[in-house]
Amino acid sequence: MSARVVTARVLSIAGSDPSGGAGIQADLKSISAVGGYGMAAITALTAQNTRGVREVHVPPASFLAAQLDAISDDITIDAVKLGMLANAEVIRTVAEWLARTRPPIVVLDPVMVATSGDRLLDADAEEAIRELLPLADLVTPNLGELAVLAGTGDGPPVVAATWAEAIAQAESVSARYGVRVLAKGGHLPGDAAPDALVDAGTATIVDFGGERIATTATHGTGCSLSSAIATLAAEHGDWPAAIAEARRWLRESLRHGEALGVGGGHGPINHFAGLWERGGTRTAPTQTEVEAEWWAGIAGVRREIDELPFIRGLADGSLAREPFLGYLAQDALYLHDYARVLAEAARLAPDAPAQAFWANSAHGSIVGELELHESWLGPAAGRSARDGQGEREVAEPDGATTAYLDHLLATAARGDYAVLVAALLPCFWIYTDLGERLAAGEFGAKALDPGHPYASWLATYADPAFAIATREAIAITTAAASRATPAVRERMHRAFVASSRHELAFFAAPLATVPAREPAGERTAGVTA
Ligand SMILES: Nc1ncnc2c1ncn2[C@@H]1O[C@H](COP(=O)(O)OP(=O)(O)OP(=O)(O)O)[C@@H](O)[C@H]1O
Ligand SMILES: Cc1ncc(CO)c(N)n1
Repeated sequence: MSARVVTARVLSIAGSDPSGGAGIQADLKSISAVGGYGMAAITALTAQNTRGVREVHVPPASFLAAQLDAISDDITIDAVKLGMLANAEVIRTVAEWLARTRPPIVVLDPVMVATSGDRLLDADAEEAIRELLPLADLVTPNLGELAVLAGTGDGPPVVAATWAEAIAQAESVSARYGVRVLAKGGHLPGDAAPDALVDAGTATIVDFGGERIATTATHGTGCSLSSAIATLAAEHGDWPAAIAEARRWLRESLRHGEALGVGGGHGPINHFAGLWERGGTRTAPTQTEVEAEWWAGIAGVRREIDELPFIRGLADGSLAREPFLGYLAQDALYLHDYARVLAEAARLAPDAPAQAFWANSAHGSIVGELELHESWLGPAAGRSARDGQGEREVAEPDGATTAYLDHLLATAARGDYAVLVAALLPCFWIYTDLGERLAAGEFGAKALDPGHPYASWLATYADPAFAIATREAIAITTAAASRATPAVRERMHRAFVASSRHELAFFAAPLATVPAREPAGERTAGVTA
């Protein structure tokens, strides 16, 4: 088998089933469902539904030849699946094209009769199909088709009554035509639905067992299976592996067929059931879209922060020293645990760059905590925060700090990396945004005055290095959100909004008239001016 490809370009040469369950419609769905790029050259049009075939129209074979040449003149074909070929002239046209273009993989589903029992191949063309066998790598007959191929032409075909008889017929077809045969047991009586890959060339038989699935939705199973095998063979480069994977997918799709509620006869399988269940059916937002939506989603919270007397007082320098230092004491307590939550994000990070980013941020947070103690909160408080030996009482976390940290610690404990980074993001993003707008004079010119009482504090949040870290945190989080399932993305968003609200409460706490937990005087205990 030839080189493996990532997305196999697979051509189905088959008939159309307007009801969508068999023929090229099933082929295109199957190829797509297992990860290939599907193409289809139509041999015949049928007027059929789940109950039966009403009419067949076969366009001139020359037009099929034109379709095939149009494709092969332009496109590299990794695999071909042959389905309904209608008549001997169509078979000859396809055989001539195959002999000329030599696609690397050819899977022949020798369609003769529909699930409903209607003929899809002229009786006199059954012999012509034999000409195609040596041009195929794999032929996938059901029991009736296997009997025709195993027959010698004298006397009617004898359909295998047991699985052992089917295998014997497959061996004789494989030996006679030099082709691998996948004998299919879909039409066997009983509880089993086995298939077997028979290769007389290597004298091997690979059995694929399986319980029969109780369902009426079996229209197009043969079309679907052969298309999936052609696609997966191009990707795997291995027949047994391709067949095993195709059957797993087919059986999953069979289980979900009836739920589609298509038609009153033998309904189709649900080709995408597994895909929809595992991946959802909605498009994923891009990182840019996530960023814009999440930022717009907290516009109200950000506006409230902007309006807080604490922020206004901070900007124009009118904020009293006591609530400012109270705020810093809470911030130091916050950074202490925030560093641990950042370290947890580093532990859970899926790759080295993200791991390094969060570990670095954890380090930055510890440094920030120590700096607060050393520059604003005084050496005594700093010492006591580190070793518990200080002469003064260290501040206790107030209600807002406790609530915010509880949210972050609980999110970290749940262990979902994507949700955790979403919870961590507002601390970066809201601060950077505020710092930049303060430094730009959006809250008044006083914030730019070197004589501002809290100038050095304001400078830390306008630091370009902090802005770069924030960009990175946004990039990591929005990439995770864009990749996540809708349910996880929703959880991420909730965690992000919750943290943003905690940011608001945290900024509001220092000037709150009714403190969340302790009297105002005690909130700043241990803080030295
Ligand atoms: N009820 C079932 N449960 C499990 N597997 C099934 C069932 N019916 C068919 N299959 C599987 O579906 C595939 C197609 O088998 P089948 O023998 O029905 O081919 P077919 O007659 O060519 O199909 P089609 O219905 O398209 O004409 C095989 O892998 C077979 O094992
Ligand atoms: C077009 C077409 N091809 C194949 C089958 C076999 O199921 C069918 N019913 N219709």
